[in-house]
Amino acid sequence: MTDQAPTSGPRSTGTEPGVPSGAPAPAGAATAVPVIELRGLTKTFGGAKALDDVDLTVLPGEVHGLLGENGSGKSTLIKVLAGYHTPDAVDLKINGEPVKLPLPAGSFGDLGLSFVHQDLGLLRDLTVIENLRMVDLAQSGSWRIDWRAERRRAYQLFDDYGVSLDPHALVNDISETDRALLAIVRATEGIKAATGEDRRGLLVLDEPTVFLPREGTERLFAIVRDIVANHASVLFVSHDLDEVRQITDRVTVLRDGRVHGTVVTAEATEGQLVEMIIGRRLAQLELARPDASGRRIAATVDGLRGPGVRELSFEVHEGEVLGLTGLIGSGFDQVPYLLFGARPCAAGEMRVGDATFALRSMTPKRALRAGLALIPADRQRDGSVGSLPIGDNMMLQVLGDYQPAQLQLRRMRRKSQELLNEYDVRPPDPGLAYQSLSGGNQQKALLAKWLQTEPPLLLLHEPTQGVDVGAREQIFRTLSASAERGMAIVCASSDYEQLSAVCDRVLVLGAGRIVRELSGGEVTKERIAEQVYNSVTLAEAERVR
Ligand SMILES: Nc1ncnc2c1ncn2[C@@H]1O[C@H](COP(=O)(O)OP(=O)(O)OP(=O)(O)O)[C@@H](O)[C@H]1O
Repeated sequence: MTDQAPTSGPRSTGTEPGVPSGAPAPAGAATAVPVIELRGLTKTFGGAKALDDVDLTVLPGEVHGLLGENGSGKSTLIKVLAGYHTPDAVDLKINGEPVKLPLPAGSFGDLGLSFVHQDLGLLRDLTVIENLRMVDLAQSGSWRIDWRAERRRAYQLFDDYGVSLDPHALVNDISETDRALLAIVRATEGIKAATGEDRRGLLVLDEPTVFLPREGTERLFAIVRDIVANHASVLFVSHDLDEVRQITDRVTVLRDGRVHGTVVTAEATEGQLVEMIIGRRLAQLELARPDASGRRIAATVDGLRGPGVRELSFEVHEGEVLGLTGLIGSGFDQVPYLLFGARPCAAGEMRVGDATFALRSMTPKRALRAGLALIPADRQRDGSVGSLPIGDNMMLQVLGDYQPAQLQLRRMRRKSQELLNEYDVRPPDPGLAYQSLSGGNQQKALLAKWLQTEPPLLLLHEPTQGVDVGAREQIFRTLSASAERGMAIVCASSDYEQLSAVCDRVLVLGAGRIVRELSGGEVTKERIAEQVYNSVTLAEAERVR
Protein backbone atom coordinates (compact mmCIF):
# COMPACT_ATOMS: atom_id res chain seq x y z
CA MET A 1 0.00 0.00 0.00
CA THR A 2 1.09 3.53 -0.69
CA ASP A 3 0.26 6.53 1.48
CA GLN A 4 -0.74 9.53 -0.53
CA ALA A 5 0.07 13.18 -0.06
CA PRO A 6 -2.59 15.42 1.48
CA THR A 7 -5.36 16.11 -1.03
CA SER A 8 -5.30 19.82 -0.29
CA GLY A 9 -1.63 20.03 -1.26
CA PRO A 10 0.06 19.63 -4.63
CA ARG A 11 -1.50 17.12 -6.98
CA SER A 12 -0.23 13.66 -6.22
CA THR A 13 0.65 11.68 -9.29
CA GLY A 14 0.78 8.46 -7.32
CA THR A 15 3.41 6.20 -8.71
CA GLU A 16 1.78 5.44 -12.02
CA PRO A 17 3.72 6.12 -15.16
CA GLY A 18 2.57 9.24 -17.02
CA VAL A 19 3.29 12.90 -16.68
CA PRO A 20 0.70 15.13 -15.08
CA SER A 21 -0.35 18.25 -16.98
CA GLY A 22 1.25 21.43 -15.72
CA ALA A 23 4.55 19.66 -15.08
CA PRO A 24 7.59 20.51 -17.18
CA ALA A 25 6.94 17.33 -19.13
CA PRO A 26 9.95 15.49 -20.39
CA ALA A 27 9.66 15.15 -24.17
CA GLY A 28 7.38 12.27 -25.14
CA ALA A 29 7.26 10.95 -21.59
CA ALA A 30 3.48 10.62 -21.29
CA THR A 31 3.43 7.61 -23.57
CA ALA A 32 6.93 6.43 -22.86
CA VAL A 33 8.01 3.30 -21.08
CA PRO A 34 9.50 4.21 -17.69
CA VAL A 35 13.24 3.98 -17.33
CA ILE A 36 12.76 2.51 -13.86
CA GLU A 37 9.62 0.89 -12.55
CA LEU A 38 9.99 -0.45 -9.02
CA ARG A 39 7.07 -2.25 -7.33
CA GLY A 40 6.79 -3.54 -3.79
CA LEU A 41 10.39 -2.98 -2.74
CA THR A 42 10.96 -4.20 0.82
CA LYS A 43 14.24 -4.39 2.65
CA THR A 44 14.87 -5.26 6.29
CA PHE A 45 18.03 -4.94 8.38
CA GLY A 46 18.02 -7.26 11.38
CA GLY A 47 14.24 -7.20 11.60
CA ALA A 48 13.84 -3.44 11.11
CA LYS A 49 12.13 -2.46 7.86
CA ALA A 50 14.23 0.16 6.06
CA LEU A 51 11.91 -0.02 3.02
CA ASP A 52 8.35 -1.23 3.09
CA ASP A 53 6.45 -1.98 -0.12
CA VAL A 54 7.91 0.96 -2.02
CA ASP A 55 6.83 1.84 -5.57
CA LEU A 56 8.83 4.26 -7.71
CA THR A 57 8.58 5.17 -11.36
CA VAL A 58 11.11 7.32 -13.18
CA LEU A 59 10.21 8.49 -16.69
CA PRO A 60 12.54 9.09 -19.60
CA GLY A 61 13.94 12.60 -19.68
CA GLU A 62 12.78 13.27 -16.13
CA VAL A 63 14.67 14.58 -13.10
CA HIS A 64 12.97 12.76 -10.25
CA GLY A 65 13.64 13.87 -6.68
CA LEU A 66 13.76 11.34 -3.86
CA LEU A 67 13.11 13.08 -0.56
CA GLY A 68 12.62 12.09 3.04
CA GLU A 69 13.83 12.54 6.59
CA ASN A 70 17.16 11.12 7.67
CA GLY A 71 16.81 7.36 7.85
CA SER A 72 13.65 7.24 5.71
CA GLY A 73 15.27 4.76 3.29
CA LYS A 74 16.56 6.81 0.33
CA SER A 75 20.12 5.46 0.27
CA THR A 76 18.89 1.93 0.91
CA LEU A 77 16.66 2.17 -2.17
CA ILE A 78 19.62 3.37 -4.21
CA LYS A 79 21.92 0.68 -2.86
CA VAL A 80 19.33 -1.95 -3.79
CA LEU A 81 19.30 -0.59 -7.34
CA ALA A 82 23.09 -0.66 -7.40
CA GLY A 83 23.14 -4.30 -6.32
CA TYR A 84 24.77 -3.51 -2.99
CA HIS A 85 21.84 -4.70 -0.87
CA THR A 86 19.70 -7.72 -1.68
CA PRO A 87 16.02 -6.78 -1.33
CA ASP A 88 13.53 -9.00 0.52
CA ALA A 89 11.03 -8.44 -2.28
CA VAL A 90 10.78 -6.32 -5.41
CA ASP A 91 9.56 -6.27 -8.99
CA LEU A 92 11.85 -4.17 -11.15
CA LYS A 93 11.62 -3.21 -14.78
CA ILE A 94 14.32 -1.21 -16.49
CA ASN A 95 13.17 0.28 -19.79
CA GLY A 96 10.20 -2.09 -19.69
CA GLU A 97 12.32 -5.24 -19.25
CA PRO A 98 12.01 -7.26 -16.03
CA VAL A 99 15.31 -7.34 -14.15
CA LYS A 100 16.20 -9.68 -11.33
CA LEU A 101 17.95 -8.18 -8.29
CA PRO A 102 20.59 -8.21 -6.98
CA LEU A 103 22.42 -7.36 -10.17
CA PRO A 104 25.78 -9.07 -10.55
CA ALA A 105 28.60 -6.72 -9.53
CA GLY A 106 29.38 -4.14 -12.17
CA SER A 107 26.48 -5.06 -14.45
CA PHE A 108 24.28 -2.03 -13.72
CA GLY A 109 26.36 -0.08 -16.24
CA ASP A 110 25.19 -2.42 -19.01
CA LEU A 111 21.59 -1.61 -18.06
CA GLY A 112 22.24 2.12 -18.35
CA LEU A 113 22.49 2.91 -14.62
CA SER A 114 25.21 5.08 -13.17
CA PHE A 115 25.65 6.15 -9.55
CA VAL A 116 27.14 8.86 -7.40
CA HIS A 117 26.77 7.43 -3.90
CA GLN A 118 26.70 9.48 -0.73
CA ASP A 119 30.25 8.35 0.11
CA LEU A 120 31.21 9.00 -3.55
CA GLY A 121 32.62 5.48 -4.01
CA LEU A 122 36.17 6.62 -4.79
CA LEU A 123 39.33 4.75 -3.87
CA ARG A 124 41.37 7.23 -1.91
CA ASP A 125 44.74 5.55 -2.34
CA LEU A 126 44.46 5.71 -6.11
CA THR A 127 44.96 8.77 -8.29
CA VAL A 128 42.28 10.88 -9.92
CA ILE A 129 42.91 9.31 -13.31
CA GLU A 130 42.90 5.76 -11.91
CA ASN A 131 39.56 6.40 -10.23
CA LEU A 132 38.18 7.97 -13.39
CA ARG A 133 39.12 5.07 -15.65
CA MET A 134 39.12 2.22 -13.17
CA VAL A 135 36.17 0.25 -14.55
CA ASP A 136 37.01 0.73 -18.24
CA LEU A 137 40.64 -0.16 -17.75
CA ALA A 138 39.77 -3.24 -15.72
CA GLN A 139 37.34 -4.39 -18.41
CA SER A 140 39.44 -3.48 -21.44
CA GLY A 141 41.33 -6.79 -21.39
CA SER A 142 44.44 -5.02 -22.66
CA TRP A 143 47.66 -5.65 -20.72
CA ARG A 144 49.12 -2.25 -21.57
CA ILE A 145 47.80 1.17 -20.56
CA ASP A 146 48.93 4.24 -22.48
CA TRP A 147 49.09 6.61 -19.52
CA ARG A 148 50.14 9.56 -21.64
CA ALA A 149 47.02 9.23 -23.79
CA GLU A 150 44.92 8.64 -20.67
CA ARG A 151 46.26 11.86 -19.13
CA ARG A 152 45.51 13.84 -22.30
CA ARG A 153 41.97 12.48 -22.34
CA ALA A 154 41.50 13.29 -18.66
CA TYR A 155 42.64 16.90 -19.09
CA GLN A 156 40.32 17.28 -22.09
CA LEU A 157 37.43 15.76 -20.17
CA PHE A 158 37.92 17.98 -17.11
CA ASP A 159 38.16 20.94 -19.43
CA ASP A 160 34.84 20.01 -21.07
CA TYR A 161 33.21 19.86 -17.65
CA GLY A 162 34.85 23.09 -16.53
CA VAL A 163 36.57 21.46 -13.56
CA SER A 164 40.19 21.81 -12.68
CA LEU A 165 41.59 18.53 -11.39
CA ASP A 166 45.12 17.17 -11.44
CA PRO A 167 44.86 13.66 -12.97
CA HIS A 168 47.88 12.48 -11.00
CA ALA A 169 46.86 13.74 -7.57
CA LEU A 170 45.93 11.09 -5.03
CA VAL A 171 42.22 11.23 -4.29
CA ASN A 172 43.14 11.29 -0.62
CA ASP A 173 44.91 14.62 -1.12
CA ILE A 174 42.26 16.54 -3.05
CA SER A 175 39.48 18.59 -1.48
CA GLU A 176 35.98 17.30 -0.70
CA THR A 177 34.67 19.49 -3.51
CA ASP A 178 37.10 18.04 -6.04
CA ARG A 179 36.24 14.51 -4.94
CA ALA A 180 32.55 15.21 -5.50
CA LEU A 181 33.27 16.70 -8.94
CA LEU A 182 35.39 13.68 -9.87
CA ALA A 183 32.63 11.26 -8.85
CA ILE A 184 30.07 13.28 -10.81
CA VAL A 185 32.21 13.44 -13.96
CA ARG A 186 32.91 9.70 -13.72
CA ALA A 187 29.25 8.79 -13.32
CA THR A 188 28.16 11.18 -16.07
CA GLU A 189 30.68 9.73 -18.47
CA GLY A 190 29.46 6.30 -17.43
CA ILE A 191 25.90 7.10 -18.36
CA LYS A 192 26.89 8.72 -21.62
CA ALA A 193 28.88 5.63 -22.58
CA ALA A 194 26.04 3.32 -21.52
CA THR A 195 23.18 5.19 -23.16
CA GLY A 196 24.89 5.83 -26.52
CA GLU A 197 22.53 6.73 -29.39
CA ASP A 198 19.02 5.90 -28.28
CA ARG A 199 19.35 3.75 -25.15
CA ARG A 200 17.80 5.37 -22.13
CA GLY A 201 19.55 5.34 -18.82
CA LEU A 202 19.44 6.69 -15.28
CA LEU A 203 22.01 8.74 -13.43
CA VAL A 204 21.48 8.37 -9.68
CA LEU A 205 22.80 11.20 -7.54
CA ASP A 206 22.63 10.53 -3.78
CA GLU A 207 23.15 13.94 -2.14
CA PRO A 208 25.73 15.04 -4.68
CA THR A 209 25.76 18.68 -3.64
CA VAL A 210 26.73 18.41 0.03
CA PHE A 211 30.37 19.03 -0.78
CA LEU A 212 29.70 21.52 -3.57
CA PRO A 213 29.76 25.26 -3.10
CA ARG A 214 27.10 27.17 -4.99
CA GLU A 215 28.89 27.43 -8.33
CA GLY A 216 29.72 23.71 -8.19
CA THR A 217 26.01 23.03 -7.83
CA GLU A 218 25.27 25.21 -10.83
CA ARG A 219 27.83 23.26 -12.83
CA LEU A 220 26.21 20.01 -11.74
CA PHE A 221 22.76 21.28 -12.72
CA ALA A 222 24.05 22.17 -16.18
CA ILE A 223 25.28 18.57 -16.49
CA VAL A 224 21.91 17.26 -15.30
CA ARG A 225 20.01 19.40 -17.82
CA ASP A 226 22.27 18.16 -20.57
CA ILE A 227 21.61 14.55 -19.58
CA VAL A 228 17.82 14.88 -19.58
CA ALA A 229 17.89 16.87 -22.83
CA ASN A 230 19.33 13.68 -24.31
CA HIS A 231 16.41 11.63 -22.93
CA ALA A 232 18.25 9.97 -20.09
CA SER A 233 16.86 10.48 -16.58
CA VAL A 234 18.18 11.50 -13.21
CA LEU A 235 17.18 10.35 -9.73
CA PHE A 236 18.20 13.15 -7.40
CA VAL A 237 18.42 12.81 -3.62
CA SER A 238 18.80 16.00 -1.61
CA HIS A 239 17.72 17.68 1.59
CA ASP A 240 18.07 21.10 0.00
CA LEU A 241 14.57 22.06 -1.04
CA ASP A 242 15.75 25.07 -3.06
CA GLU A 243 17.81 22.73 -5.20
CA VAL A 244 15.02 20.19 -5.41
CA ARG A 245 12.56 22.82 -6.61
CA GLN A 246 15.08 24.16 -9.08
CA ILE A 247 16.06 20.91 -10.78
CA THR A 248 13.38 18.23 -10.38
CA ASP A 249 10.20 17.59 -12.40
CA ARG A 250 8.53 15.34 -9.86
CA VAL A 251 9.41 14.18 -6.38
CA THR A 252 8.68 11.06 -4.38
CA VAL A 253 8.73 11.44 -0.62
CA LEU A 254 9.63 8.53 1.64
CA ARG A 255 8.56 8.50 5.24
CA ASP A 256 9.70 5.70 7.59
CA GLY A 257 10.52 3.48 4.63
CA ARG A 258 7.16 3.92 2.89
CA VAL A 259 6.14 6.11 -0.01
CA HIS A 260 4.25 9.07 1.36
CA GLY A 261 3.43 10.46 -2.07
CA THR A 262 4.68 11.52 -5.49
CA VAL A 263 3.96 15.07 -6.68
CA VAL A 264 4.75 17.44 -9.51
CA THR A 265 7.44 19.73 -8.13
CA ALA A 266 6.20 22.87 -9.83
CA GLU A 267 2.84 22.47 -8.14
CA ALA A 268 4.23 22.15 -4.61
CA THR A 269 5.28 25.01 -2.35
CA GLU A 270 8.30 24.61 -0.14
CA GLY A 271 6.01 24.45 2.89
CA GLN A 272 4.01 21.61 1.36
CA LEU A 273 7.17 19.64 0.62
CA VAL A 274 8.39 20.19 4.19
CA GLU A 275 5.07 18.95 5.52
CA MET A 276 5.21 15.87 3.32
CA ILE A 277 8.75 15.12 4.51
CA ILE A 278 8.50 15.67 8.26
CA GLY A 279 4.75 15.59 8.79
CA ARG A 280 4.48 19.12 10.17
CA ARG A 281 5.11 22.70 9.19
CA LEU A 282 8.26 24.48 10.32
CA ALA A 283 7.72 27.57 12.41
CA GLN A 284 9.66 30.71 11.47
CA LEU A 285 13.11 30.30 13.00
CA GLU A 286 14.05 33.28 15.15
CA LEU A 287 17.34 32.89 16.97
CA ALA A 288 17.78 36.31 18.52
CA ARG A 289 20.88 36.20 20.70
CA PRO A 290 22.48 39.01 22.70
CA ASP A 291 25.14 41.02 20.84
CA ALA A 292 28.47 39.28 21.54
CA SER A 293 30.72 42.00 20.11
CA GLY A 294 31.34 43.51 23.56
CA ARG A 295 32.23 40.17 25.15
CA ARG A 296 35.74 38.87 25.76
CA ILE A 297 37.72 37.74 22.74
CA ALA A 298 37.81 33.95 22.72
CA ALA A 299 40.40 33.55 19.96
CA THR A 300 42.52 35.72 17.69
CA VAL A 301 44.01 34.46 14.45
CA ASP A 302 46.88 36.43 13.01
CA GLY A 303 48.48 36.07 9.56
CA LEU A 304 47.23 32.57 8.80
CA ARG A 305 48.73 31.19 5.61
CA GLY A 306 48.31 27.73 4.15
CA PRO A 307 46.91 25.85 1.18
CA GLY A 308 44.33 28.18 -0.38
CA VAL A 309 44.70 30.80 2.37
CA ARG A 310 47.01 33.74 1.68
CA GLU A 311 46.77 36.03 4.68
CA LEU A 312 43.99 35.78 7.17
CA SER A 313 43.48 37.59 10.47
CA PHE A 314 40.32 37.71 12.52
CA GLU A 315 38.99 37.40 16.02
CA VAL A 316 35.98 35.68 17.47
CA HIS A 317 34.27 36.61 20.71
CA GLU A 318 32.85 34.41 23.41
CA GLY A 319 29.24 33.72 22.59
CA GLU A 320 29.69 34.63 18.93
CA VAL A 321 29.01 32.51 15.85
CA LEU A 322 31.35 33.62 13.10
CA GLY A 323 30.70 32.40 9.56
CA LEU A 324 33.33 31.91 6.85
CA THR A 325 32.26 31.55 3.24
CA GLY A 326 33.30 32.09 -0.37
CA LEU A 327 33.54 30.46 -3.78
CA ILE A 328 35.40 27.23 -4.59
CA GLY A 329 39.12 27.86 -4.05
CA SER A 330 38.58 30.98 -1.91
CA GLY A 331 40.10 29.10 1.03
CA PHE A 332 37.19 29.48 3.47
CA ASP A 333 36.76 25.72 3.81
CA GLN A 334 40.43 25.20 4.72
CA VAL A 335 40.40 27.44 7.77
CA PRO A 336 38.87 25.05 10.39
CA TYR A 337 41.38 22.33 9.47
CA LEU A 338 44.37 24.69 9.47
CA LEU A 339 43.48 26.12 12.88
CA PHE A 340 43.01 22.66 14.33
CA GLY A 341 46.34 21.40 12.96
CA ALA A 342 44.53 18.81 10.85
CA ARG A 343 46.22 20.18 7.71
CA PRO A 344 49.68 21.73 7.65
CA CYS A 345 49.84 25.48 7.37
CA ALA A 346 52.70 27.78 6.37
CA ALA A 347 52.44 30.60 8.89
CA GLY A 348 50.24 32.31 11.43
CA GLU A 349 49.53 32.60 15.12
CA MET A 350 46.46 31.89 17.18
CA ARG A 351 45.72 33.17 20.66
CA VAL A 352 43.17 31.22 22.67
CA GLY A 353 42.61 32.58 26.17
CA ASP A 354 46.08 33.30 27.55
CA ALA A 355 47.96 30.88 25.32
CA THR A 356 49.54 31.71 21.94
CA PHE A 357 50.22 29.02 19.35
CA ALA A 358 52.40 29.06 16.25
CA LEU A 359 50.01 27.49 13.77
CA ARG A 360 52.82 25.85 11.84
CA SER A 361 53.37 23.53 14.75
CA MET A 362 49.72 23.08 15.66
CA THR A 363 48.54 19.49 15.95
CA PRO A 364 45.07 18.12 16.71
CA LYS A 365 46.35 16.97 20.11
CA ARG A 366 47.51 20.49 21.01
CA ALA A 367 44.34 21.97 19.62
CA LEU A 368 42.21 19.71 21.81
CA ARG A 369 44.28 20.65 24.84
CA ALA A 370 43.82 24.34 24.01
CA GLY A 371 40.05 23.85 24.09
CA LEU A 372 39.32 23.59 20.37
CA ALA A 373 37.02 21.05 18.78
CA LEU A 374 36.62 20.37 15.07
CA ILE A 375 33.56 18.84 13.43
CA PRO A 376 34.71 18.05 9.90
CA ALA A 377 32.52 17.82 6.82
CA ASP A 378 33.71 14.32 5.95
CA ARG A 379 32.18 12.53 8.90
CA GLN A 380 32.90 9.02 7.61
CA ARG A 381 36.62 9.55 7.23
CA ASP A 382 37.56 12.22 9.73
CA GLY A 383 34.90 12.20 12.37
CA SER A 384 34.29 8.68 13.53
CA VAL A 385 35.23 5.01 13.71
CA GLY A 386 32.55 3.39 11.56
CA SER A 387 32.89 -0.13 12.91
CA LEU A 388 32.59 0.93 16.57
CA PRO A 389 29.17 1.20 18.23
CA ILE A 390 27.47 4.61 18.11
CA GLY A 391 27.74 4.94 21.90
CA ASP A 392 31.52 4.31 21.91
CA ASN A 393 31.97 6.85 19.13
CA MET A 394 30.09 9.44 21.10
CA MET A 395 31.96 8.83 24.36
CA LEU A 396 35.52 8.67 22.94
CA GLN A 397 36.18 12.31 23.70
CA VAL A 398 34.99 12.22 27.30
CA LEU A 399 36.45 8.89 28.41
CA GLY A 400 38.53 10.77 30.99
CA ASP A 401 35.33 11.73 32.83
CA TYR A 402 34.39 8.08 33.24
CA GLN A 403 37.38 6.42 34.91
CA PRO A 404 37.86 3.58 35.52
CA ALA A 405 35.96 2.94 32.29
CA GLN A 406 35.25 -0.74 33.09
CA LEU A 407 33.22 0.33 36.13
CA GLN A 408 31.43 3.17 34.47
CA LEU A 409 30.04 1.37 31.43
CA ARG A 410 26.46 1.70 32.58
CA ARG A 411 26.84 5.43 33.25
CA MET A 412 28.44 5.93 29.82
CA ARG A 413 25.65 4.02 28.15
CA ARG A 414 23.05 6.10 29.97
CA LYS A 415 24.76 9.30 28.86
CA SER A 416 25.05 8.22 25.24
CA GLN A 417 21.39 7.18 25.29
CA GLU A 418 20.45 10.63 26.61
CA LEU A 419 22.46 12.29 23.86
CA LEU A 420 20.92 10.13 21.14
CA ASN A 421 17.47 11.12 22.37
CA GLU A 422 18.37 14.80 22.71
CA TYR A 423 19.79 14.96 19.18
CA ASP A 424 17.01 12.77 17.78
CA VAL A 425 19.44 10.23 16.30
CA ARG A 426 17.44 7.39 14.75
CA PRO A 427 17.50 4.58 15.69
CA PRO A 428 18.58 5.75 19.19
CA ASP A 429 20.49 2.56 20.00
CA PRO A 430 24.04 3.14 21.35
CA GLY A 431 24.94 -0.49 20.63
CA LEU A 432 24.49 -0.29 16.82
CA ALA A 433 27.54 0.17 14.60
CA TYR A 434 28.02 3.84 13.75
CA GLN A 435 28.28 3.02 10.04
CA SER A 436 24.81 1.46 10.04
CA LEU A 437 23.29 4.89 10.76
CA SER A 438 22.00 6.85 7.78
CA GLY A 439 24.23 9.74 6.67
CA GLY A 440 22.22 12.45 8.37
CA ASN A 441 21.95 10.51 11.60
CA GLN A 442 25.73 10.03 11.62
CA GLN A 443 26.06 13.80 11.43
CA LYS A 444 23.67 14.30 14.35
CA ALA A 445 25.65 11.77 16.44
CA LEU A 446 28.88 13.56 15.61
CA LEU A 447 27.49 16.92 16.71
CA ALA A 448 26.25 15.34 19.94
CA LYS A 449 29.69 13.84 20.57
CA TRP A 450 31.49 17.16 20.33
CA LEU A 451 28.94 19.59 21.71
CA GLN A 452 28.73 17.66 25.01
CA THR A 453 32.40 18.59 25.60
CA GLU A 454 31.43 22.29 25.59
CA PRO A 455 34.69 23.40 23.91
CA PRO A 456 35.47 27.10 24.30
CA LEU A 457 36.14 27.28 20.54
CA LEU A 458 34.20 25.07 18.16
CA LEU A 459 35.27 24.79 14.52
CA LEU A 460 32.64 23.57 12.08
CA HIS A 461 32.69 22.74 8.40
CA GLU A 462 29.25 22.34 6.80
CA PRO A 463 27.68 21.17 10.07
CA THR A 464 24.24 20.32 8.67
CA GLN A 465 25.15 18.75 5.39
CA GLY A 466 23.02 15.71 4.73
CA VAL A 467 20.72 16.59 7.62
CA ASP A 468 16.98 16.81 6.95
CA VAL A 469 15.01 20.05 7.26
CA GLY A 470 13.56 19.27 10.66
CA ALA A 471 16.82 18.09 12.26
CA ARG A 472 18.68 20.98 10.69
CA GLU A 473 16.55 23.46 12.55
CA GLN A 474 17.13 21.57 15.77
CA ILE A 475 20.89 21.80 15.16
CA PHE A 476 20.63 25.56 14.56
CA ARG A 477 18.90 25.90 17.92
CA THR A 478 21.52 23.75 19.67
CA LEU A 479 24.40 25.79 18.21
CA SER A 480 22.70 29.00 19.18
CA ALA A 481 22.14 27.76 22.74
CA SER A 482 25.81 26.69 22.97
CA ALA A 483 26.89 30.17 21.86
CA GLU A 484 24.60 31.73 24.42
CA ARG A 485 26.40 29.75 27.10
CA GLY A 486 29.64 31.39 25.93
CA MET A 487 31.03 29.03 23.29
CA ALA A 488 32.76 30.75 20.36
CA ILE A 489 31.90 29.07 17.08
CA VAL A 490 33.58 29.38 13.69
CA CYS A 491 31.40 27.90 10.96
CA ALA A 492 32.78 27.45 7.43
CA SER A 493 29.93 26.89 5.03
CA SER A 494 28.66 27.58 1.53
CA ASP A 495 25.08 27.21 2.71
CA TYR A 496 23.97 30.83 2.91
CA GLU A 497 20.69 29.98 4.55
CA GLN A 498 22.55 28.19 7.32
CA LEU A 499 24.98 31.07 7.77
CA SER A 500 22.17 33.60 7.95
CA ALA A 501 20.29 31.44 10.47
CA VAL A 502 23.10 30.94 12.98
CA CYS A 503 25.84 33.55 12.44
CA ASP A 504 26.29 36.92 14.12
CA ARG A 505 28.98 37.86 11.64
CA VAL A 506 30.14 36.44 8.29
CA LEU A 507 33.53 36.85 6.64
CA VAL A 508 33.49 36.44 2.85
CA LEU A 509 36.79 35.16 1.48
CA GLY A 510 38.17 35.66 -2.02
CA ALA A 511 41.51 34.26 -3.19
CA GLY A 512 42.53 33.36 0.34
CA ARG A 513 41.79 36.71 1.99
CA ILE A 514 38.86 38.40 3.67
CA VAL A 515 37.13 40.60 1.11
CA ARG A 516 33.96 41.50 3.02
CA GLU A 517 32.63 41.39 6.55
CA LEU A 518 28.88 41.26 7.13
CA SER A 519 27.32 41.76 10.53
CA GLY A 520 23.99 42.47 12.21
CA GLY A 521 21.15 43.08 9.74
CA GLU A 522 23.49 42.43 6.80
CA VAL A 523 23.70 38.73 7.63
CA THR A 524 20.95 37.60 5.29
CA LYS A 525 20.95 34.80 2.73
CA GLU A 526 20.60 37.26 -0.16
CA ARG A 527 23.32 39.63 1.02
CA ILE A 528 25.78 36.79 1.65
CA ALA A 529 25.09 35.35 -1.83
CA GLU A 530 25.57 38.78 -3.42
CA GLN A 531 28.89 39.35 -1.65
CA VAL A 532 30.15 35.85 -2.49
CA TYR A 533 29.39 36.45 -6.17
CA ASN A 534 31.20 39.79 -5.96
CA SER A 535 34.14 38.25 -4.17
CA VAL A 536 36.18 37.63 -7.32
CA THR A 537 36.06 41.33 -8.20
CA LEU A 538 36.63 42.31 -4.59
CA ALA A 539 39.62 39.96 -4.28
CA GLU A 540 41.12 41.43 -7.45
CA ALA A 541 40.60 45.00 -6.19
CA GLU A 542 42.21 44.02 -2.89
CA ARG A 543 45.17 42.51 -4.71
CA VAL A 544 45.72 45.69 -6.79
CA ARG A 545 45.43 47.87 -3.67
N1 LIG B 1 23.90 -1.69 6.64
C1 LIG B 1 22.92 -1.39 7.48
N2 LIG B 1 22.70 -2.10 8.62
C2 LIG B 1 21.70 -1.81 9.47
N3 LIG B 1 20.82 -0.81 9.29
C3 LIG B 1 20.97 -0.06 8.18
C4 LIG B 1 22.03 -0.30 7.24
N4 LIG B 1 21.93 0.63 6.25
C5 LIG B 1 20.87 1.40 6.56
N5 LIG B 1 20.30 0.98 7.71
C6 LIG B 1 19.12 1.58 8.36
O1 LIG B 1 18.11 1.70 7.38
C7 LIG B 1 17.36 2.90 7.58
C8 LIG B 1 17.37 3.72 6.28
O2 LIG B 1 18.68 4.23 6.09
P1 LIG B 1 19.08 5.05 4.79
O3 LIG B 1 20.56 5.22 4.82
O4 LIG B 1 18.48 4.40 3.61
O5 LIG B 1 18.34 6.45 5.06
P2 LIG B 1 18.36 7.78 4.19
O6 LIG B 1 16.94 8.12 3.89
O7 LIG B 1 19.28 7.63 3.06
O8 LIG B 1 18.90 8.82 5.27
P3 LIG B 1 19.87 10.11 5.11
O9 LIG B 1 19.03 11.21 4.58
O10 LIG B 1 20.29 10.38 6.54
O11 LIG B 1 21.03 9.72 4.25
C9 LIG B 1 18.02 3.60 8.77
O12 LIG B 1 17.28 3.29 9.92
C10 LIG B 1 19.40 3.00 8.84
O13 LIG B 1 19.90 3.03 10.16
